[in-house]
Parts: sequence; C-alpha cells; structure tokens
Amino acid sequence: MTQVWRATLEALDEDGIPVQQRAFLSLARLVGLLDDTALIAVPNDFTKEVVETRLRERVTQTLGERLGRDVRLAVTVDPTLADLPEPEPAPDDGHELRAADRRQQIDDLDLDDEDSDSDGPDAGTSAGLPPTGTEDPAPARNLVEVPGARRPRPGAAVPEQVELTRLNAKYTFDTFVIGASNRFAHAAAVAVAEQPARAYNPLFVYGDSGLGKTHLLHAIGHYARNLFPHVKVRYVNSEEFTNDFINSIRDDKAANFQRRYRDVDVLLIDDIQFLQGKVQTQEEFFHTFNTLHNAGKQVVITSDVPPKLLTGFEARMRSRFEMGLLTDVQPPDLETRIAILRKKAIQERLSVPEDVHEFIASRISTNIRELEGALIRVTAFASLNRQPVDMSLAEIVLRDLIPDESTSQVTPATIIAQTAAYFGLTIEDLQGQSRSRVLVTARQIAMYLCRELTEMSLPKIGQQFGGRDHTTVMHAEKKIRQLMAERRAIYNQVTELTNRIKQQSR
Ligand SMILES: Nc1ncnc2c1ncn2[C@@H]1O[C@H](COP(=O)(O)OP(=O)(O)OP(=O)(O)O)[C@@H](O)[C@H]1O
Repeated sequence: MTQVWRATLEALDEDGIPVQQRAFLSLARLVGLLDDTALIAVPNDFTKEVVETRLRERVTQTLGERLGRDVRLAVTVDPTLADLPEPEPAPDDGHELRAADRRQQIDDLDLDDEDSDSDGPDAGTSAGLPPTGTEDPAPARNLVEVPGARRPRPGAAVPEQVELTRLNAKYTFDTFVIGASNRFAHAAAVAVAEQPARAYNPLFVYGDSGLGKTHLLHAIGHYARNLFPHVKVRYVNSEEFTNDFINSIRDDKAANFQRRYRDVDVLLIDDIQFLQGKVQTQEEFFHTFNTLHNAGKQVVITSDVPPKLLTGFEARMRSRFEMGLLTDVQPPDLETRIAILRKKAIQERLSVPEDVHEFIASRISTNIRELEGALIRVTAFASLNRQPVDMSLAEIVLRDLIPDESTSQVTPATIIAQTAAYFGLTIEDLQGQSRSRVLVTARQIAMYLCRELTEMSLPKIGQQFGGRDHTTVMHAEKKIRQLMAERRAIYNQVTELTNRIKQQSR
C-alpha cells in the first residue's frame, strides 16, 4: 500500500503538480482498498477538503494507473497523522516571565505544528503550505465496519461510501477498571456487546462527567465487533448527531442521514442531554430510535442524568429511554481510583511507586479524567527534571491542586481571558483563524485547559474557539499533554496558567 502511494506521489511530482498541492498530499496516506474504493487518510479537515476538491481528479487518475484499474477516492480524517516528532527539549526557562517572553518561548521551541488546527481554508500557514507529516504510514485506527464491508485488517480501513466512523482504541473493556462504582454498568455493557438487542434494549448509562460512560460505549463497540465481525456499529456524540442532522437538511441529504443512523446494528449515542430543547433533532432521533428498536437493533445511550431528570425532552422520549435497562456510574472509591492509576501507568509505560498512586488517588476523588490528568502532570514533571517519581515530587506538583469542588466554577470565558492575558494576546486572537505558531500553541493550551478544568464536551469547547471541530480540540489536548512531557517551558506555562485560572475562579 505504501509503495503504491509513494509511486503515485512520484508520478504526480513528475507530472508537475504545484508544490503547494504536493505538500498537502505528503500529509495523506493510502490506508486501504476495498473493491474499487481507495481510502485516503489525512490529518485534518482542511487537507481533506483540498484532496477532495482540487486534487481528486489527478490523484484518482494517477492512483488508478498505478493499480491498473479504475478507483474512486474516499477521504477520511485521522488527526494522529498530524503528530510530528519533536526536537530536543529546550532549557529551563523559569516561571516569572512577561507575556512577550512567554510568546517568545513558544516561538523558540521550534514547533512544527501549524497543521494541528484543522480549520477553514483561510487557515493556511504563513507560507501557505501545510506542514510535512511523519514518514511512517500511520494505520487508520478504529474504523468501524459498515454495511457490506469486510472486517478491516489491522492498518486497513473501509471506505467512506459505505459509512465509516471511529472508536477510540484505548477505550476497551480490557482497559476499564471495574469497581463497586461501575460494576453493574460494566456487566450490562458486556451483556449488550455479547448479545446485541437481546440483553437490554436500550441500555441507558448515566452519571457525572468523567466517570467512564464514553469509555463503556466505545468498549461495547469494540467487543461487539470482535465477537461478530459483520456487526455494524456507529458511535456518535449527540452534538455531532445534531450537526449531522442540520447539515443533512441544509444539503438536502435526509436520506443519506437516515441511512447512516438507521442502517446499523448497534447505535452508541453519547451525552444525549445535549439534545435538550432541540425539538427537530429530538424528533429525528425519536424516529431513528424507533426504527432501530423495532428492527431488533441495539441502542445504547449515555447521559449525565437519568431519563426522568432529562429536562427539555418529550415524555414519550423519556419513557422510551426507560424501556430497557437503566444503570448509573458513580465516582470510584479509593481502591478503584488507585487501580485506575496503576492501569493507566502500565498503559503509558510510566514508572510510578505505589505510595504516589495512593497520594494522587486520595487527592482527586470525583472525576477520573482529572485523576489521569494529575498522574500525567506528576510524571511529566519528573521526566522534565530527570527525577524519579516519588512522594516529595508528587507533593510539590499537586500542592496547588485545589479540591475538586472549585473546578466547577471555572468557565471557558475565564480560561480564554486568562490565557489571552497571560500571553499578551486578545480573546479574538484565540478564537480567530490566525495560525502563527504562538497563536496556535496558546489556543491549544486554552483548549487543553477547558478540557482539564471544565466539564464541557469536545464539541462545546470547539464552539468556544470560533466553531472549531471537536477533532481539533482532541488534537490540542493530546498535543499539549505531549508538549508538557517534553518541554519544560510549556509545562511551566500550563502550570502557572492553571493556578491563575483557579485563583481567579475561587
Ligand atoms: N473504570 C475506568 N477504568 C479506567 N479508565 C477509566 C474508567 N472510567 C473512566 N476512565 C477514564 O477516564 C476518562 C474519562 O472517562 P469518560 O470520557 O468515559 O467519561 P464520561 O463519563 O463519558 O465523561 P463525560 O460525561 O464528560 O463525557 C477516560 O480517559 C477514561 O478512559
């Protein structure tokens, strides 16, 4: 596959393809072929748009020639392609710096990540070129099988025409720690995956933010697909469902939309509370739900509250949600929190002594996302300072950690305003389209902090930043975590900024 793609690019080069367009193609990977459809993965929506519009014809023709048959292109976004190897860490830059110095620090880091912000066509880099991608072809991950498609091999994928969606590879039952707080929800989720539509239908899982609902949904999808390779699974956040619905009306593609959601065996719908008050979308979901349920297809729903407390929903909808099994997830007890940290440390290959796990688990009790965030902070600090992870280090890093209750007062407005002030930028800068290195990094830090310090969903955070896509927020979170582990300057900046925001929000 790699060779065919390389040959295609070489042929396009020889053909005299403009350098800008060539640069976009260097970010793309040929990840699979199914019948006459070639699946191309690109790192962001902007590259997808360019490949699908300006480059489609040339690529289709050249690739077809290399393969000796006619092909069609399907382009999918895989944000992991945007992850670039980083140069060596910068020296210690200290804490007390002015805004201009902080911007300079980012500029000095030699980050090559302008691609990370996958927004509109006017969002090009200063040179008008996308950055170069990694040379290794990244496998398209977590592609979910769809009607008529064969089960994808590892590293291969299925084309978009027959529908394709994503599951997070990390969210499996294997990586899910069972404790008293989630035992019932876990057992119900396993039962549903083992017997879609025959165990409990719908399965409705509710509970506060960061307690593993999304994790369980994805795990159901993975496990069901492993057991029944031909099962068609679709995971969707209810905000994406809403956007998809609105777009389908706008583009007159209602039939496509209905096929996408009704022609599945297992529909996993996350955070249903976001449909609150959206009358038309609810109506559409109601029909989707009924169609699937009547056809003996599985529906799994998550929410922050039980159906009875879902305000802004019609009674007929709430009663549908109660037809199957209701289960909640509770904050984990201390033992479960420690077990989650242990598992996370093993997963991320972090060496963390037992007393540090216990210390972190004792400090953070109500949100597993925060628990993981604290572990990452401690280990990142240790690696930056080339120190072993021990209690005294953990105490220093978590000293300023303000108890959970206060985090609910942190708003995205505070985060954006504080981040702008910290870097000497304007709020419009952070919400706008500029892709200078400093702005991209500052924006990513603000997105990361929204993810860490608020309970907002990815799409909601994206909206706070000029209507950016949820994948941009996901990428920002990952990027900043990675930078914090590798760059002392970024670690210091994020820590200092976090403290300011928390002080401000007290
Ligand atoms: N029991 C568990 N074992 C291991 N990891 C867990 C567990 N529960 C949650 N996590 C981890 O905690 C993080 C937050 O979980 P998740 O996103 O599933 O929460 P959520 O309930 O869907 O939150 P939200 O309502 O904000 O979307 C994820 O990284 C997830 O993998």
